[in-house]
Amino acid sequence: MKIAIGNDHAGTSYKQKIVAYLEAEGHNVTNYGTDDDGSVDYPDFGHPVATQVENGTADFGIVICGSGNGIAMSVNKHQGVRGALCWIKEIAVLAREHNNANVIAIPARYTSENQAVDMVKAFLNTEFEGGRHQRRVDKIACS
Ligand SMILES: O=C(CO)[C@H](O)[C@H](O)[C@H](O)COP(=O)(O)O
Repeated sequence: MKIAIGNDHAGTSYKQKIVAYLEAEGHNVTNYGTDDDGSVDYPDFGHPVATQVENGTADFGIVICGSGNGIAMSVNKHQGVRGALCWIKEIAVLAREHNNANVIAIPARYTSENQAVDMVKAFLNTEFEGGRHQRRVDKIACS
């Protein structure tokens, strides 16, 4: 799959671990995140990921900041992007099954690197259930 990933300074090491996992699995990963720990602004790294998902260049996006909230808010400004803040694997699974999320937002300061990789793995390997959930997902869009 084609995957876009972005992070601020809180998520650099998490991004590196996730990218290593994804590349080992054969995914095509494009990195839009910062690559060091110098302080940056999360919207600058979330919007490029969301743009790739919005225009179909990426199948899924992964965004990482300290709490996950700021970068989730940023990606959710984009049409057709459904970014889900996930802190445990079960939430990541539900984000796909029920919400057809196409971006996972990870809170680096409140989960471990291993748990983050597990969430990404679950997210990418879970299908949307459709049915009653499709009706609800259709109602998310405002226009
Ligand atoms: O803004 C955030 C959450 O909404 C992110 O967690 C940022 O990573 C965080 O705000 C960065 O904080 P810092 O004190 O500037 O490192």
